[in-house]
Amino acid sequence: MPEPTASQPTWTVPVAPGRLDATVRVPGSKSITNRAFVLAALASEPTLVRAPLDSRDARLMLGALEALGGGWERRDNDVLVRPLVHGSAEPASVVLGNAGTVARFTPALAGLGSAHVLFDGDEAIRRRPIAPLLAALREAGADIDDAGRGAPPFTVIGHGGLPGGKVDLDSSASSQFLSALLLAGPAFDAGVTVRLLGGTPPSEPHIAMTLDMLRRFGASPERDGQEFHVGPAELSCPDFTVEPDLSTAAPFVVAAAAAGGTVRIPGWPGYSTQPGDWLRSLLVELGQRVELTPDGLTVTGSGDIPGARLDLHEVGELTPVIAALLCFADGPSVISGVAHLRGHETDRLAALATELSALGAGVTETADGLAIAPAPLHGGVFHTYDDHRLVMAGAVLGLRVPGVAVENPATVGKTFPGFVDAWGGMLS
Ligand SMILES: O=C(O)C1=C[C@@H](OP(=O)(O)O)[C@@H](O)[C@H](O)C1
Ligand SMILES: C=C(OP(=O)(O)O)C(=O)O
Repeated sequence: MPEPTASQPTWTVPVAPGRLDATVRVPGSKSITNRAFVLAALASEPTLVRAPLDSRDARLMLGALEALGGGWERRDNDVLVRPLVHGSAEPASVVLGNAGTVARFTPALAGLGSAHVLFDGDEAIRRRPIAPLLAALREAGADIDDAGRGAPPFTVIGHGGLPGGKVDLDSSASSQFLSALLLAGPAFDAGVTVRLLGGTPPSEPHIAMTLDMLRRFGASPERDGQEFHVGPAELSCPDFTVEPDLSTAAPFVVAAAAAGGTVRIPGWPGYSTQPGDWLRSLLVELGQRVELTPDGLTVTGSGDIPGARLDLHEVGELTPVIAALLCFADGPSVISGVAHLRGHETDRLAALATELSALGAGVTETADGLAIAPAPLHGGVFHTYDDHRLVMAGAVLGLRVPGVAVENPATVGKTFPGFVDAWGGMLS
């Protein structure tokens, strides 16, 4: 894990003024938005993507599609996405930032074209796992020059299409490898049949999200145990609406538990494949009151948090916020099943153990997670390592701890540029 970045602007998080009573509107789901953009680019006709997320990762995806021969235009709060046009042989570049979904989901699209496309981004994206996906894409017929790095920067040389067919894949480091192959599968000549090797992929809900969205765009994905198949298909979904991002809602609903009081999230869907939907059962397990109605989700917290033993293998992206909450628990906790978080925006296990402990908590890394021993907390700088969910974790800590200075709050722009304002609004 990189050393905490040099001193950058900080945001001193406001302490909760008392029990909360707030309604918070969160932006569209990053994962659903970027899947909708990719599927729309592969579709046979334009797609109006309603209420998509507008953030760094979403804009990076739109930029990637533009570089690959796609087009889009904003229409109020919606985005009209046009199908990729593969004719150009002009070299192109895709800017990855630190967006896992852009880095994993777009190289296959370059294989459908006829250009040399260079993929590169932030230093951090060069350290994140992608080699197993590149190997599977090569097995599907992609021509990829990575100079043996197994990481960005790499170039995909398009030859006007990809055969697809049977591929073996180890997706244990990231579910996005599997999602990437399945999302592009309908555009492969023979579709794709993926046989999973290695450990069970993390983030099962995101795989379900991929399958669900493929169906909504007209494909017919099949799963038989650890084997997945998507046949060639013409995709179409002229009108698609994105749900609010339930993982972005995590710090806000957790705030009701941490500070006591009530937080409402309008538009929380009655059914969702998003991992954030699991927060409802978690908060009930932690003794909070949770109500889901057609208007959305309402969480009413007591302010008391029990220690817990949680396997977060399926919902890893929630770990930073949940770890911060458990620092307020009245007993020790263990989070397990999340070794793969060492390949997220940063090494989240090392970052959380370092930063939570620096503010007084007893947090240590385990082989696959964290052991959390609550202790008296104090203020100080909470480094965020260019990771949006560490900004959110620091905000949760600040609810009860005066003087928590979250470093580089702007990094939350990956998924919620308005987060700091929304947080202040929740506390006002
Ligand atoms: O497919 C997706 O949209 C995502 C899948 C998950 O990745 P990992 O399986 O690498 O954790 C998740 O953590 C990430 O925030 C988004
Ligand atoms: C891991 C995450 O993002 P990504 O992999 O899409 O960069 C996240 O949002 O927590």
